[in-house]
Parts: sequence; structure tokens; C-alpha cells
Amino acid sequence: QRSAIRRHGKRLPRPPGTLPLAGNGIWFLQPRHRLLDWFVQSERDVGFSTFEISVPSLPPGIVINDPRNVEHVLKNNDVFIKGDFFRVRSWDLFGNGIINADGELWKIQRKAGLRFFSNANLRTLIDDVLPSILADTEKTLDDAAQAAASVDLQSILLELTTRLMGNMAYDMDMPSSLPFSRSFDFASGQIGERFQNPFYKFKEFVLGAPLRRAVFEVKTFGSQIVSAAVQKREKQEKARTADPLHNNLINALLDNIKDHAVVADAAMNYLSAGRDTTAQSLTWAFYLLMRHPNIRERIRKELETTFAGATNQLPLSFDSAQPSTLPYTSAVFNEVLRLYPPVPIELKECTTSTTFPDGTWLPKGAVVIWATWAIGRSKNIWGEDADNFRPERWLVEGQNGELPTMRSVSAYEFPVFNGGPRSCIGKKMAELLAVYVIANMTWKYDFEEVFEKQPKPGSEPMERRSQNSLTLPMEGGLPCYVR
Ligand code: HEM
Repeated sequence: QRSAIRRHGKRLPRPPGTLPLAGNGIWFLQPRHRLLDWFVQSERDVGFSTFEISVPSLPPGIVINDPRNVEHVLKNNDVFIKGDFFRVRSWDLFGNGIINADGELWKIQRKAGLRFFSNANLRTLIDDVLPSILADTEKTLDDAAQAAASVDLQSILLELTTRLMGNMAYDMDMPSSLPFSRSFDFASGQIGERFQNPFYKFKEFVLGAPLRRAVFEVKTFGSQIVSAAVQKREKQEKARTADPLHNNLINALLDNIKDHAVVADAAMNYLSAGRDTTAQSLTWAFYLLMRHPNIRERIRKELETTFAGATNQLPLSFDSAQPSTLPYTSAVFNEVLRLYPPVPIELKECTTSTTFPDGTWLPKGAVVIWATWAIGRSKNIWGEDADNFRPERWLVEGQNGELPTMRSVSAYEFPVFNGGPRSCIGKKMAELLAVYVIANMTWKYDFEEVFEKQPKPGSEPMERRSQNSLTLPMEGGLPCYVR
């Protein structure tokens, strides 16, 4: 079957260093940040074209880079499904939730989510819920500034997004210090490893107790969320009152799905899709701004001009945290996501044989991988300076003194939120939240990175890297001083 993969009758290229039996497996046994770099290098080595990959733990498969191929996969979600390869590995954590589901089970969860992410709910979230949670974040930062103590900005941002999601989706106070949160992070790292390590079953047979405990903790928490929501609904029905975020997410899920175990999985999937991705993208954003103070100053300039006369409190809102009002800050966020996509690798299985727009033919059961990490760094798409952090690439200069506008880039050239029927439901929420938080915190604070090893004068500090996970947490957090 493996040899059946062809393009115009010929075998596909393989990345340099592919071994006769182990194929490319050696790279999958490395820490994931090395694997991500390998995807970038391989894409450059094969000249951007689709290449074949062989890894002992994977069905036969290809790696795509061309946006036309990405579009083909994302638009045909009946041909390209999550499939058993993905589901078996992530089952413990995601169960029947939307991230794992295909077919009808996926459709009802998607419908419930779309109903929840209305503009009216997003407005309430940004204008009413976010400011009070952000005020607590600011209190933590102010205290750290006063005490001249270093803080881990990644934990602080995770606290912010966890509480926001808890409040918005489940109508509950959910600090990230809850044991479920640590268990979720741990399980996410271990499950991420399952996609790389062909011997994971053996490893977990011997050393899997902490993972089993963590999964149990996460599942128990999911059931508690559902029980609490069911009780609350019953009370509200009696008293005929409603939530300010009318029909919060858990209610939308309960309205659409009868089986409470599936609702619990769905709830945990939404939570993990929403809180980790946004906290991580903000962490990489503040990291890049610390390393590029000129860009931080440009954000401040934009804020000064847009909100002329503003003092400590900027008039940020659902209406003003938009690209039409703050194009440069929005461009910064896109540029962060291009270089540090919170979902850096994706994989789909094909249900039937299929031919891609570039002519690649793939048999049924094969897998397609794309590394959003590598596509974001592709010189074919982004030019020779693809590795550089340059928010201006997202902007088209305005005419006659008008504000710049955002350059339109297709979801397939920039698949950070995916595209097509399974595109990210929380994209708008993530963008609004990020622009709001970046603007607010850049206006009020200076952050200074704390280095484990101070770089020598004249030399660049080491780049920070990501930790093994399904998403993109920063290894070791982001320690910094606050002023
Ligand atoms: C920077 C922030 C975010 C990024 C980069 C991001 C990215 C993505 C990506 C790449 C997918 C597709 C994953 C897959 O193939 O399974 C996805 C799906 C999804 N995202 Fe996001 N996401 C972000 C924030 C959010 C937020 C804030 C929420 C909700 C509160 C959310 C909810 C979802 C859901 C429910 C799905 C599954 C959609 C489906 O399968 O139909 N995401 N997201």
C-alpha cells in the first residue's frame, strides 16, 4: 500500500536522511520542538512540494505544504476524517468530544458551539466578563512590580483564560490552580507523545499510572461541570431566571445532546480548545514583544493615536479591539500566530483514495500531515524573510492618511485556525481577546525577560522553545520582571 502513493505515476520525494527501515521515525522520537524544526527543514529541502513520510508508528502518509492541498483536505471533511489513528491516541482525554468526533456526533456539538458563539455573547464576554477578570490579572502584575519579584507570565495568562472560559462557558469560577488544570497539562503532554512514540503502549503499561490518574482527574472534573449545570438549570427553571451570557455553552450542549457523558467530554474539549491555545498565543506574543521593543513601541504609538487623550485606562471594548480600529496590534497577533501556531501539527486520515490538486494520489487509509508551524515559515508563501517577526507584512498602507487595513490571506495559506467546515469556532473570540489583552498590558506594563543564563554582551539570547504537548506551551514558562 505504501508504494501506491504516487504523483503523476512517480514516487514522491522523501526528505534527506530517510533511512531504509526506520524511515523518518528517528525524528519522531525527538522532543517535539526538534520535530517541528525538521518539518521546516524538510519542506525547504524538497522545494515546498508534497513529500512522502514513513514512520514505524504511522500508516503510510504524506506531508503537504501547498495551500491548494491544504484546502483540498479542509474542504472535504467527509474524505479526510480524524480517524482511528487520532482517536485511539487521544481517546483518554477527548473521548467523544468535538475534537475527536466525526459524523453526526461532531455535527451536534458544532451546532451547539455555533449557537453559543454569537456576536451578542462575544460582546458580553469582552465588554462585561473580561474587564473584571483582567483587573485581577493586573492586581497580580502590580503586586509583582511593587515587590520587584519575577513572575511566570505564562501561568498568569493561563489563569486569565481559564477563568474566562470557566465563566463564559460553564458559569463557574475556575482558577487554573484547580488540580484538574495541572492534570490536564500533564495528560496533554503525555498524549502528544503518543503521536511520536511507537512504543507508547509499552511505556504506559510500565509507567502509565500518573497518566491514568491525571485522566481520571480530568474526567471527574468534566462530570462535575455537567452535574453542576444540570442542577443550576433545574433551579433556574423553577425561578424562571436566565444567565447574563444567555444560554452559556454548557446549556447549549445540554439542549442538544442527551447523553451526559458526551456533554462532559464536549465541555472538556471546548475548555481545552479555548483556554490553552489563547493563553499560549498570548505568551508567545509577550515574549516576542520583549525581544522586539521597537514593535512594542509601535503598538503604543497606535494606542496613543487611536485613543488620543487616554490615561491609564484605555477605552477597549468589543468594538475597539477590532482590526479596523487597531490594525497594527491585530497584525502583531497574526504574526505571532504565524510563527507560533498553538496547534502546530495536524493529521487526518482518508476514508477513500483521493487525488490532490498537485496530482498526488493517496490510497484509502493513508494519513495526511501538515505542520502549520512549517507552513507559517514557508519562504514560498511568506518570502525570504519568513523567519523574521515582521507584523507589517499583514498590513496594506492606507491611502490619504487613512488607517492601514489587514491584508487578506486565505485560511489555507495561514491554516492556524483551520478552514472549511471544521474551522475553529473560537477564532473571533481568540482574536478579540488577544488584541484587547495585548493592547491593555502593553499600555500599562513593561516586561523584562528573566534569563536562566544571562546572554554574553553582544550575543543574542537563546530562543525559547515549546514543550511536548498537543498544543504549544512554552517550556519552563515565561519568567519576567514587571514594571
Ligand atoms: C489562538 C487561539 C486558537 C487557535 C490557534 C485555535 C486553533 C484551532 C484549530 C487549528 C482547530 C482545528 C483542530 C483540529 O483539527 O481538530 C480548532 C478547532 C476548534 N477550536 Fe480553536 N483555536 C483557538 C481558540 C479557540 C477558542 C477560544 C475556542 C473556544 C472557546 C476554540 C474552539 C475550537 C473548537 C470547538 C474546535 C473544533 C471545531 C470542529 O472540529 O468543528 N478555539 N481551533
